[in-house]
Amino acid sequence: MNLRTRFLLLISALILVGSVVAWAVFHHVARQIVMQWGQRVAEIQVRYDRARLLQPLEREIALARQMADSLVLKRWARSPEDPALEAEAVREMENFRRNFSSGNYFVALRASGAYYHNNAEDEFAGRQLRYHLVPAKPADAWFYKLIEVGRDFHLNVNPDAELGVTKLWIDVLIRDGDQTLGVVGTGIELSRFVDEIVDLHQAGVNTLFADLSGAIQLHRDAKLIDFASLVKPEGQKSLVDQLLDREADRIELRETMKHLATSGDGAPRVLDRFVESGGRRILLGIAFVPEIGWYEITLLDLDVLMPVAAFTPVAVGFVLTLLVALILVHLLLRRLILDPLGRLEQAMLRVRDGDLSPAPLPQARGEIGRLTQHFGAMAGAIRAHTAELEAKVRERTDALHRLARIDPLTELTNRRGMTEMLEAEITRAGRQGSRFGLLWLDVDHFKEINDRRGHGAGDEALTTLARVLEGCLRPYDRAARWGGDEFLVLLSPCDGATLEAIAHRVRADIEHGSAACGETFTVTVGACLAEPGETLGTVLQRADEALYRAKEAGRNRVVIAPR
Ligand SMILES: Nc1nc2c(ncn2[C@@H]2O[C@H](COP(=O)(O)OP(=O)(O)OP(=O)(O)O)[C@@H](O)[C@H]2O)c(=O)[nH]1
Repeated sequence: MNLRTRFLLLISALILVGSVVAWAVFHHVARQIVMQWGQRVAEIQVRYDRARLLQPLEREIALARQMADSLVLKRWARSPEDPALEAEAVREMENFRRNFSSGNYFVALRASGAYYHNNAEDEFAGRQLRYHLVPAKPADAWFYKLIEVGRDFHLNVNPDAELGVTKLWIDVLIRDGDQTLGVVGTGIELSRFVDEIVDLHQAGVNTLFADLSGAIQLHRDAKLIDFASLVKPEGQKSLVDQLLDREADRIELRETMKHLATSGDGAPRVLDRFVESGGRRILLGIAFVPEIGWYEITLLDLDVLMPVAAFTPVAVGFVLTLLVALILVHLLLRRLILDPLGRLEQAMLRVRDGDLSPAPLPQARGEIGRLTQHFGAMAGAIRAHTAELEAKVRERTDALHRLARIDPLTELTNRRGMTEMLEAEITRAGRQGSRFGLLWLDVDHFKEINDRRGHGAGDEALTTLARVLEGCLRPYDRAARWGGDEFLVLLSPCDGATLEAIAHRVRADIEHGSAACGETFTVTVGACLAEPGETLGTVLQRADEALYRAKEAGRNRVVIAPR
């Protein structure tokens, strides 16, 4: 696997791992942020809902308490049969009615069971006594239960069958020392209250109120409201527990409720915890409202309020940035390392394959740049060294070529060299229509020199002959040792007269020059003038025949071959 592929795989792996890690970190951080944010929101929401509930109720409760403390009402409650006291009490009731924001009131007397009521429309003017409560009647059980429980103040969500309305009733006991004379209060229409306080029309937020027993008092889903909790036996109530999926959450909620209700000193406390509700993980915020003896509970579905998906653009942005950064790193690696290395490798392969011509080398800096420089220098050295070797080989080849055509003894051209020269001359003569002359020399009685004075003296005689030949020839004539004591001389250009003149001069010069070796000897010369178109064989044959005839004629002479 080459470096480029490995880098590509490495970068891909980095992108993959980086993205997965980034996504995991993002998800964890986003979840933490949402959870912390949710806890703050839950606390704020609980305080806000608590304040919104109390704000309209507090005034009504205070008025109801005032009404319960009214001396007029108390006096009448002690003697309900007195018409004058009743008339005065009804006037007092009507005064309170005008002050209640709901515009209605009720007064129920313990002694007579008389129930007085008038509404905002003043519908029951003059007939405020609506009916009489009966202990055995389930619809009236609330009244007797209130007296039995004996709490000064109570909030009761209860449908009033006689009046045909469901209201949030503010019930306050009329006390006379230890005695309870009756109950007064006002009813706030539940649907309006639920709309204003509980039904926030905000997805993911669910607000509800529950009484001390955990019975749901206010909820946007009316089916969940536990109407007339006061008179309901345990086990039939609509409790907050039903909102939670797990038993552990229910137990914990109950403990929290108990804790909040008993530690009611100081600023109202808000506790929150995550619970399972409707198969979802919900943040539950809870506070106790001591003023009314209820719990305010807010359920926040954080996945709806602030879905982690809302952070997706951040994650996508991060992953894209990572991707772009890695691609840039890859491009930079390619530009700075991979591409220069690739070009360097190409240059190396050319050198390996014997192509020593200068190859374009990558422009690079740093380590790759130095590597390239060193390779360039190395390639240059190889190129120079190879050129030097090639020159030497050429030189040696030329020398060998020369040596192969030189007679080692006389240092004249040997038979092979002369043959090549003759062939070239024949070609030239044929091409140009020119003539050339050929002399064939043979030392007379050479064998005798060898025999008489030894082989070394014979060699010396041959060497002397060669030097004489070189001295007496024209610069452009060529002499060669043909073999043994025989020599050839190529005369070019040449004509008959020149041939004859040089042949005689050669013979004479050798005769005179031979003495230099301590032995005077002569040569016989056969000469011929080669015509254009003649072959090497016929030229040699004619010269040889001329030599033969000259030998026959007595040696030490020149015979010119006839044309
Ligand atoms: N010293 C010496 N002798 C050589 C060399 N090459 C050939 N010879 C001798 O040269 C002699 C040539 O003899 P021939 O040409 O046959 O006879 P010749 O004695 O010259 O007689 P003619 O040519 O008939 O006058 C032989 O005895 C060879 O041994 C050489 O390189 N050195």
